[in-house]
Amino acid sequence: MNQNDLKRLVAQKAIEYVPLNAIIGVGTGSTADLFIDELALIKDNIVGAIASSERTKQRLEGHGIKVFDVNEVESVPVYIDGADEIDPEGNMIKGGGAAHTREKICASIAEQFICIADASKEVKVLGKFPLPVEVVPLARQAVARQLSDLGGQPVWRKNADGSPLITDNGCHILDVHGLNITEPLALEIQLSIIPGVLTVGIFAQNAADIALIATEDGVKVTEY
Ligand SMILES: O=C[C@H](O)[C@H](O)[C@H](O)COP(=O)(O)O
Repeated sequence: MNQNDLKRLVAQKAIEYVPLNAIIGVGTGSTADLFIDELALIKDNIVGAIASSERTKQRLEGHGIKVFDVNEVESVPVYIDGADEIDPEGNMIKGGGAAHTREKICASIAEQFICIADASKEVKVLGKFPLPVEVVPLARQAVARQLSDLGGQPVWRKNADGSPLITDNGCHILDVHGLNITEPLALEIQLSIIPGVLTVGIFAQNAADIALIATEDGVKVTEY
């Protein structure tokens, strides 16, 4: 199986975790896209969804799935999303698709975070994947200096044409290389209070409750 087959396998498995007649939270990325396509097949079983990005909103609506504004929803039973890295405790790095701010908001109102990923995303220690940090544009350099002082190498994320990537929230992304994240929650808190940081891509406070990991031998289920 190639990586895309594995992503599809885990997207199909995730359907088992979708409760009847509920509004569910839906993540962003290539794995989440495949999950949305599977969700479309059972869309009459749910009331609708909250979306973690404009991309996800468009894909859900394209399938005729009702999308609710997060302000209209007090909580959701499940939030189902991919990850860039996941460690043995269910802590994750997210934001490779620049969507981690809205993803963290959706996760924060979810009773359960269900992470769907292929086995390439499993790591012992987070940090090989550069940590995405969404910043207010005005504060980009000030935040970058603080990240460098902490031992990271921040790189301003650009589009293919060299223009700055602008997130759904009108902000910029710094991808921080060279971090060895042995204490994810402590670092998430430390970085989150830097003035100008909108959201750090460490998901420790909102870690996964369940991970569905696609392997050549099937989907491995881990509950944390
Ligand atoms: O901002 C994007 C998200 O955090 C994604 O969930 C993450 O990048 C994983 O995406 P993919 O399923 O495409 O590997």
